[in-house]
Amino acid sequence: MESYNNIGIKRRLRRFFRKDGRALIFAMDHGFEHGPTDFEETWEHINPRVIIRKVVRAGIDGVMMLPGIARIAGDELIGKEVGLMVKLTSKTELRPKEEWLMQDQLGFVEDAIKLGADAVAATVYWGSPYEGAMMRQFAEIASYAHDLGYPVVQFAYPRGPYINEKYGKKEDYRVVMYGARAAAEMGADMIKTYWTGSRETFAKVVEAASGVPVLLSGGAKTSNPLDFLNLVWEVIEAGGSGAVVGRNIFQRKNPETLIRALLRVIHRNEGPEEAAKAEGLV
Ligand SMILES: O=P(O)(O)OC[C@H]1O[C@](O)(COP(=O)(O)O)[C@@H](O)[C@@H]1O
Repeated sequence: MESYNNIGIKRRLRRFFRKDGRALIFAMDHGFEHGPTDFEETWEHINPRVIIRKVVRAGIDGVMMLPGIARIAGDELIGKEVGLMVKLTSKTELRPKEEWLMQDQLGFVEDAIKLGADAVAATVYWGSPYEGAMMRQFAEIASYAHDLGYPVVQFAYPRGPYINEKYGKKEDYRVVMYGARAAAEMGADMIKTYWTGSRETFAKVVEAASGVPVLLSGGAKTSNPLDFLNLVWEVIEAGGSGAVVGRNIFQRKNPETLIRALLRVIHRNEGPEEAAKAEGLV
């Protein structure tokens, strides 16, 4: 027989992933991680209720936020089939730049549970001089959450001086693959990481994660929404399990059409152009 906590982890993961094993998750930790200026062009979305209502209406599979926003607006998810992921680490861009390579813990697994979370998340900057501290933080969060039947998501983001020196950029597939593998080796149940620039290389990242679902970290808003649909389509074709998307959603005034098109690409295997046409994006 399986242990109680394994069943809990599986049930909760299914609140994000549909039967096809894929998910589109909305990320909204930017007010903390980048600062409120990220919302300046679509300022109405600084109010979490406004943007959460939009993404839920469009059919998003999950939402990721920090504990305080879950407290302010998490009730928007009550009665909806939308997974809630509470992220427990972050950093502000107000701290000295040398310390941007560290994420600190800002909440606890218990807080996430009280908020009704279906999963908890934490970042590890692989290759950072603070890598060890973030590994320890992740291990503590994961061990406790797993004991209680909660899945743990790792934002496996390689970045640091040696990476730049040896590989030139953090998106080099060997580096991204290394981070994804390290996340899998740490017991992550879901991995969020960067695009490596091609389907072939991203497929290697997925393989290195050995069955732990790998989701794209959205990145900066593309001026043409079709470019973003194309990117997510490449991720799916590479065997990726979906995407965790922030700016490409909340920095658009009417993100619902793009979300619906993304859901077509992710869950219905539609090509980007077909999906865009169906939703009136082009
Ligand atoms: O789709 P986006 O806007 O990149 O958001 C995805 C995630 O990446 C982050 O923006 C962090 O990424 P960066 O540090 O590369 O900006 C998070 O704040 C967010 O959860």
